[in-house]
Amino acid sequence: MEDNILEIINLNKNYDKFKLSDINITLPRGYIMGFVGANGAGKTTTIKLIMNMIRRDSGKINVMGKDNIKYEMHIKNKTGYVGEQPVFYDDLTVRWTANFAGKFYSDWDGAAFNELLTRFGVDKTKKIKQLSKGMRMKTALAIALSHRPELLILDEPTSGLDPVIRDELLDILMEFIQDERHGVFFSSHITSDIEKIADYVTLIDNGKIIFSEEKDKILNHWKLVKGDINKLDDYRDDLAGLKVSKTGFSGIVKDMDAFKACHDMSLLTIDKISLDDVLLHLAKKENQK
Ligand SMILES: Nc1ncnc2c1ncn2[C@@H]1O[C@H](COP(=O)(O)OP(=O)(O)OP(=O)(O)O)[C@@H](O)[C@H]1O
Repeated sequence: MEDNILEIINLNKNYDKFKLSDINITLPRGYIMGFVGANGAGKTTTIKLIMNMIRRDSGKINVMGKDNIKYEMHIKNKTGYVGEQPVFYDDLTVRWTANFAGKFYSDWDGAAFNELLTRFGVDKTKKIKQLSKGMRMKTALAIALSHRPELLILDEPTSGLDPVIRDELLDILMEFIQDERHGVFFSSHITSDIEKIADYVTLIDNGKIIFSEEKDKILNHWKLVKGDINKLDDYRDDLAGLKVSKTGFSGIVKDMDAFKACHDMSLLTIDKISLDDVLLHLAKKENQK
């Protein structure tokens, strides 16, 4: 079995006013990747390309080691996908929806679906329109999980949900990943969700990948340094990300040993970094070029 459950290689897609440029992402089996970026950064476009819902201009996407266009049916059978707004028929029941969805998958497990619904507290006799947003998301996730996928691709699965339901969904993803052959790729704006469950974090900004790294490497090795604005020019070139105010600046240092070797540290303070710090500083640095 191939090691990488998802591999995106030099992927490009052009719209009139937006360009997804040279996207490269690798997710090994057994891990969860959080995909972050501002509104309009290109997350949904990337996910739709993986699911072959839109055509790429160039590049390659391998899912479970296979080309996502050539092996589309095989891949869809083994991938649980939940889009930004799960598409359901409002007037039909949860049970009908699941029966309908089940017809598309060779490995559909009706008993597993019923179990998941019970666990999630979703009443399958209810019509879709009678479900809250959280219940709809749970239904979509139950359907996605009930055809025994190896990979879950989720577009903002926790957005707009209350903290309790968000936490439940995150637990389900953690359980899913206990099987080392599985993988999860999910987009999100909620950095605390990513800090909680992701093994890898990929940041996209304006159609380009800014970084794709192990989360622990970022949180344990990258640092936030702060100093006086008058001294910024001494450090600017060696900061991976930057935020300035009238009096001071803060910046990201990826390799502190190398940074210390060529800078006077007595004028700086060094802090631990959070994922929010990383996102804010990297977006700022792009804006200030
Ligand atoms: N079919 C389309 N035709 C033209 N432009 C499009 C099309 N679909 C998306 N875009 C543009 O591509 C850009 C990226 O959109 P995308 O939905 O991928 O962003 P996103 O990162 O998912 O944002 P959000 O967090 O708001 O969901 C946007 O500028 C959007 O307007």
